[in-house]
Amino acid sequence: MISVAEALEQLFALVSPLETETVPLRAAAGRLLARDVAAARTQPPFDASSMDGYALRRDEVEPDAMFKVVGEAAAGHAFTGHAGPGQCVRIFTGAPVPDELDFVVIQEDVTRRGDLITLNRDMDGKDNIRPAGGDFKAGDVMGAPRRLGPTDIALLASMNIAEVPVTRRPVVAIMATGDELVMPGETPGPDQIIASNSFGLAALLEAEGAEVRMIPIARDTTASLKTAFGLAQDADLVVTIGGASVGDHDLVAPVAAELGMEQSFYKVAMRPGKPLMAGRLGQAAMIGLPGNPVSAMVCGTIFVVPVVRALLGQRAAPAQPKQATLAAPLPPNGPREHYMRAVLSEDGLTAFDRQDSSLLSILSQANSLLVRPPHDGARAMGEEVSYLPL
Ligand SMILES: Nc1nc2c(c(=O)[nH]1)N[C@H]1C(S)=C(S)[C@@H](COP(=O)(O)OP(=O)(O)OC[C@H]3O[C@@H](n4cnc5c(N)ncnc54)[C@H](O)[C@@H]3O)O[C@H]1N2
Ligand code: MOO
Repeated sequence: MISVAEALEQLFALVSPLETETVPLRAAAGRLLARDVAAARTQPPFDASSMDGYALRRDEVEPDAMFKVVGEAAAGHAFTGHAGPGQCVRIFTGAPVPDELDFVVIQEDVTRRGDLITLNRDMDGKDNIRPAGGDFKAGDVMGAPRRLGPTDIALLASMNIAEVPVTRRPVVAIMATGDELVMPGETPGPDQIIASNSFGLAALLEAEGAEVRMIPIARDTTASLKTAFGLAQDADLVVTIGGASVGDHDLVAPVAAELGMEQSFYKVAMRPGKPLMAGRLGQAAMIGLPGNPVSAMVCGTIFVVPVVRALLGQRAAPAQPKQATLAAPLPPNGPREHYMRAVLSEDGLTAFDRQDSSLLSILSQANSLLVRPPHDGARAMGEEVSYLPL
């Protein structure tokens, strides 16, 4: 059995970042920026008024000063005339400030009669001008790799980047295995259960930017498993669920081996998730997850998510644990790294008493995985421990 850290290292060795494709800006949200992109323009492209008011000369600003209004500048409509001494231009938010003027007084601070304005006595000294390039300049760079969120999309739009270079989405084939499984919505036989893992994993990986392909449930026969592997053939990553243990019907490893899988490892010193396997299957990386629902989701979080990130060109790195204090004591840990379902509240971290790897209801109530090193001693309330937010 290898450690979680060794298993992750071996997994990262199986994958490298996928190629770059160009997508329209509207399709770029959630994607991984693959190359640095440079702003195609300067923003704002001109000195712009940040307020509705009057543009004039700063050196003419004094209490009770009067100015004649000689024209107007609105957003999208620059003032093209000439404003001399003692003159001002009616200006609106977003309009270019005329070249010869350098101050905008807000309209609340003036009294207007006809074409004449008089400055009030207690106006503040702010010029209310956004300088050209104050946001960004042409050539300024958004650095890759970067997961593009809504705010990045707004910035790219503002930079006039209509097409965005992103890493191709990794195609992940998810293959549930087992004679006992039926799909949600179907009527299970008396000895059957509903396939849940593939749905949880698909949601987990799609949230990371993967394109998930659900392979029909493979039965516990060599022929059915071969058919399912065939359907998964052109994926970047094949994730099998179940059939990974040592029982007579656990056929995933032997069938994968028959299909040429070069195994990197089998079994990791962790709980849940011990019978994890990984290797290379043709062009694809393969991860064989244990079938127990919590094991599958925990291994999905600890191993599959970082692999998907590595395929997307993000830094190949394990999830970074955080620290919190215990709100309840813990018994000593065994020889495997233990990922315990826990709740983090303002009192600290509390692990659930029941940690069996079949209990999805407890996983769903948990908001954290409390991470315990192998052979960790008993822990008292108030001690610091590591956890991963869920
Ligand atoms: N003699 C031993 N038995 C077992 C060992 C062992 O070391 N020696 N390890 C146990 C551990 S730990 C785990 S984890 C499981 C892993 O078993 P498999 O990967 O072979 O998984 P299955 O036997 O196919 O299923 C286990 C359990 O999970 C249910 N399951 C499977 N797939 C799904 C799915 N897609 N959705 C929902 N539930 C699923 C399945 O019905 C079983 O109840 O082995 C232990 N045994
Ligand atoms: O890997 Mo098993 O997950 O400990 O139940």
